[in-house]
Amino acid sequence: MKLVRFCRQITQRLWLFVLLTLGVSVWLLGTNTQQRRLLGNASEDTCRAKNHIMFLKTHKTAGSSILNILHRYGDRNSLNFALPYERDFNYSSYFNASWVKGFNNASRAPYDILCHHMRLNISEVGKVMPSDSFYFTILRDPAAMAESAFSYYRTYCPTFKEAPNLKAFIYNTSLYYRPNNESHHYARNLLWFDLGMDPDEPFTEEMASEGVRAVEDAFNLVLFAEHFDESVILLKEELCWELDDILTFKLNARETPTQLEQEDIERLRAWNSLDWYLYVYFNRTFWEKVERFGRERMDMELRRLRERRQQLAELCLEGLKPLKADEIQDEEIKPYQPTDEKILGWKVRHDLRPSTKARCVQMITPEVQYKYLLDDWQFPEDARYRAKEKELEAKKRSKKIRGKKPEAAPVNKLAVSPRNKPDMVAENKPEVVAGNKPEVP
Ligand SMILES: Nc1ncnc2c1ncn2[C@@H]1O[C@H](COP(=O)(O)OS(=O)(=O)O)[C@@H](OP(=O)(O)O)[C@H]1O
Repeated sequence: MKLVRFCRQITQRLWLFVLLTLGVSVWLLGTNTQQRRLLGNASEDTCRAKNHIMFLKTHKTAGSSILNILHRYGDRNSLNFALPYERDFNYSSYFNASWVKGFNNASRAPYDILCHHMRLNISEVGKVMPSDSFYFTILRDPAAMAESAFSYYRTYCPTFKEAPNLKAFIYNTSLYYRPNNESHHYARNLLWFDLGMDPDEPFTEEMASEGVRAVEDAFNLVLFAEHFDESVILLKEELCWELDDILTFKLNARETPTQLEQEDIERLRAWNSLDWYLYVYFNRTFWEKVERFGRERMDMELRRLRERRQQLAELCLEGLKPLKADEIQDEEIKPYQPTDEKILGWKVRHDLRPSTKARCVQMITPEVQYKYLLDDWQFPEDARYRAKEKELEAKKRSKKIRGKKPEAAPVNKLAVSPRNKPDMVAENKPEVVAGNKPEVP
């Protein structure tokens, strides 16, 4: 009997010990996860966010939406952008390191992000960016690109200008295209050109696959405009970023794209055969990457991304559809308008709290305006100079309309202070500490 009682006591104590151990482990695990969550990396146990990034912004490929992601991320994390003096790096000349603002300043901080339009010259890029940088770019079906480029660059590109319309160009490309014409690169193998290669070289399988190898060597990841959501999910995975980092609304879309017929598509792909070769190759490797990522996981991530985008759209935007250019008067958020095309844009709701508004305005600020804001913060001297110039221009304008009552500050305007970053950046800092979770009412 004594032995039985003794055994029972031992078993009870053992159970108590096991339960206690389990309880403590669960509590410790919970605390740990919570702490990691507060630091914003609950799901990223094994990776560190990458902050050295080179994005080759190809033309008419959804690059402006990607740029918005990079601008916001760099802005929120106070990263140093390698900026051009103007809007781009003297495109369409080959990129040169000395065209980056501050490059020759020996005491400058290292650059973190290089992302504005350039024609790639990989060795010059290597002089600017840290050796551990992540390189990526984006492609689009050359037929869709050509349709977009035709209307967007019509005024600047004689090849397009001379053609009475897109159909005429498609059915008689060699009549209008002259390789030595100014801006001819917009009209043929534009991807190939942006990637630093010769768009007029006659197509051979060997040469095309050499080009593919060069791109593969240079870039860690190649995205696709047609698969934008899958692309940014792969990007998030590679960069070890958070969902909100890669969320964006569609930027720089045209009001009236032309619907292409199948025959037009085939012809444009054949005309841009080098780009099409690139597209087909990297499209295959892209889906292989998706397979490795996991289809189910991708579907789950897509759902999360779309839900969150919808949530942010409802929170931020005045209307869930992009607005026509004429509906946006505020120059700070109006997308650049080429001569022959209208570009859609967005407005934020006017009933938002300041910190929410700041965050929302970030998401709709077009590339050009955001680039100049970043420039102002990194180079306050230039900002003061630009502010004076603006003031002078405004004075000139006001002379013409003297007597008119000044308008109230537009709700979408970003206030730029010459010494500090604008409010929208300062207001976002606590959100970064809390793991980049924007406030949702
Ligand atoms: N998220 C997303 N998904 C799919 N497509 C998108 C996205 N964002 C922008 N776009 C389309 O990309 C075209 C503009 O490309 P870019 O911004 O690279 O143009 S530019 O070279 O900077 O002018 C432009 O195409 P077109 O409207 O055919 O011209 C945009 O509609």
